Amino acid sequence: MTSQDVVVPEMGIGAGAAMPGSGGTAGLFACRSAAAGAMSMRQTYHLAAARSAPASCTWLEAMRACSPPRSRGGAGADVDELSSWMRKHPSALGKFEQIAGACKGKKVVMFLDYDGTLSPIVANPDAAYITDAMRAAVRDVAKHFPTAIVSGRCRDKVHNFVGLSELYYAGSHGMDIKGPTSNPESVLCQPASEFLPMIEEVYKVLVEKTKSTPGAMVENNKFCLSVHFRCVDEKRWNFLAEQVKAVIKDYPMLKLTQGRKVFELRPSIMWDKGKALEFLLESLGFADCSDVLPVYIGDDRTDEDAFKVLRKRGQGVGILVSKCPKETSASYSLQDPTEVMEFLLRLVEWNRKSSSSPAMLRPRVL
Ligand SMILES: O=P(O)(O)OC[C@H]1O[C@H](O[C@H]2O[C@H](CO)[C@@H](O)[C@H](O)[C@H]2O)[C@H](O)[C@@H](O)[C@@H]1O
Repeated sequence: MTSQDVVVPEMGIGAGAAMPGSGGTAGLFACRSAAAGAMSMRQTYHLAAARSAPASCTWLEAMRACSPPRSRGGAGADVDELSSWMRKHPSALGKFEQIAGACKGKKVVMFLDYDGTLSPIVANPDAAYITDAMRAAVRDVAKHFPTAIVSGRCRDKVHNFVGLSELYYAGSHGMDIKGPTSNPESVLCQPASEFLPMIEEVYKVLVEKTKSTPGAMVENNKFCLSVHFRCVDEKRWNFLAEQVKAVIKDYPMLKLTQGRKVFELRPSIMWDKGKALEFLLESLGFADCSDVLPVYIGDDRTDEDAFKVLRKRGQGVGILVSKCPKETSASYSLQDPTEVMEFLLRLVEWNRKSSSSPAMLRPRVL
């Protein structure tokens, strides 16, 4: 599996690269404390059932596991688990020189997830703002490398949040792709357009069904829907899950997955963030290019599809944003959006300095 074009930690890919949904043993893991640095053991997080679409008896467990608690004392936390995970998925900041070395002479293409990667997770999805500093960092990155935002959100919404017209945007988990607005001829890909009427219908049904659950919120992401339960009392989670499952039963063309305290309903087509990454590379003229290096940064289970594509291509750098050990196909890790910003700024700075490198090529706008 390892190839010279895949940037892997010195330790190699290792057993931690198991795919979500592949089963595995539940474990109690230590988490990194943002305040105290990479190897501090302050929090614990049960990984039990934090996989893809669970069997009905594990729905509740999966809902509990889908987003780690913010802070929990963990004096007895399993330090070995965290150390072992960190060896397999080391900090992209700690291993920056290694990553920069791999970028040297390559055409870097940057792919960035939005929620939990560029903006911190907050209770209200409509208030998940990006900071001005992060926006400036992304703007800088896009001056050096073609840059795409790949999000579960509706494309227009994530574009409004990020506010940069020079980027590529892949909304609805990659099912709605558009290039920089400066170019009216720019790429456009909407492989699920025939599902629009169905999504609209299901949106209305879900709003009606969930209105009796305080805190539940249905978000229309155009080609997919999100049912948020972050603000729902845990005692009502099972009921909400049953309601969502009852709705989706009538729509076999849709599939149900789970993100961070959110149910995600989307068309059952062979399209995901990984396909979006491949589509964008092809649109940029890098389909069979041996000297392209896609860098993908994301925090959620849907980002795993993109990490897997990088591994399959034997090309690229996958970086998972997480404070806790998680099953992932990413090679490196960063703790939170603050570290993501630091990484982006360092990459820009490195590219400025190595001005003679082909990585300096200006983004090709389609
Ligand atoms: O692919 P992403 O850009 O990561 O989008 C995935 C989902 O992100 C949003 O929900 C998450 O972030 C919210 C704001 O921080 C948070 O309140 C929620 O609990 C998280 O699940 C977005 O609202 C969803 O529609 C996306 O599917």
